[in-house]
Amino acid sequence: MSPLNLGSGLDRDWLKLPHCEPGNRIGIFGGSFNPPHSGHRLVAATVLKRLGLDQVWWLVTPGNPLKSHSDLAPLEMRLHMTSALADHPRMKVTAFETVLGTPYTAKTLLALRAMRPAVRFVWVMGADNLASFHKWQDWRQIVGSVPVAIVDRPGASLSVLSSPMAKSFEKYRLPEERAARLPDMTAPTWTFLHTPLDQSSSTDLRQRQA
Ligand SMILES: Nc1ncnc2c1ncn2[C@@H]1O[C@H](COP(=O)(O)OP(=O)(O)OP(=O)(O)O)[C@@H](O)[C@H]1O
Ligand SMILES: O=C(O)c1ccc[n+]([C@@H]2O[C@H](COP(=O)([O-])O)[C@@H](O)[C@H]2O)c1
Repeated sequence: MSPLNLGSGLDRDWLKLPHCEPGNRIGIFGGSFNPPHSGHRLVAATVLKRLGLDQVWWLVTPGNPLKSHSDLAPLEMRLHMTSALADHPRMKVTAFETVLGTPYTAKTLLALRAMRPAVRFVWVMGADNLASFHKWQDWRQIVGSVPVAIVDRPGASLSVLSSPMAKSFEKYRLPEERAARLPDMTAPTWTFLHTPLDQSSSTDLRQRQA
């Protein structure tokens, strides 16, 4: 992947960090969004409300380093579709990882914290990613850098008990009843949010479109 392969039609706003104020509590919701769907919207709405966030940033990845990119829609197309779904005053869509030149979350969070040291960032992901989180680059560093919020997903509920991340960081788990405190806490800390489950998946949608 060429890190600066920005595409000629990319809206400049997507390449910037969204506006935020010192002290803001911001959820970083990374994803392929290929295409985005109601499950993503559920995750974003859940963390916005239950963590008491000021904003959720939908971080559209240039390409998940652990997934094949053979059926990955162009970044610009994913940004347009994601923006349509994330149509909410406190949800922003960004592709700034493309400008950073990395698809790796550990590097992204390091850069974000350096750029906005007075902002309280929280990493947000679905439970399927908790199950495979130990395969991510520098995954322990991620947990050590910002609080992590995990939203339940069909087929992945047991990851909260069985995943290497959950086991390694068991003593740092915050009960979900206290999730509103998560953004103000010092990492490592994480919580698992049970929600009504949404069966949607981008793979299913792509298969139906094919
Ligand atoms: N239905 C869902 N419920 C809860 N979390 C979800 C759901 N779908 C996706 N997520 C989470 O949203 C983030 C972005 O997911 P992604 O864009 O990979 O969608 P996906 O449906 O998992 O895609 P694919 O089927 O292509 O792997 C991930 O953290 C993922 O765990
Ligand atoms: O940093 C890594 O090694 C890493 C490995 C897998 C996934 N991620 C990130 O996790 C987020 C969710 O990815 P996805 O494909 O499940 O939507 C997205 O921001 C990816 O860049 C990051």
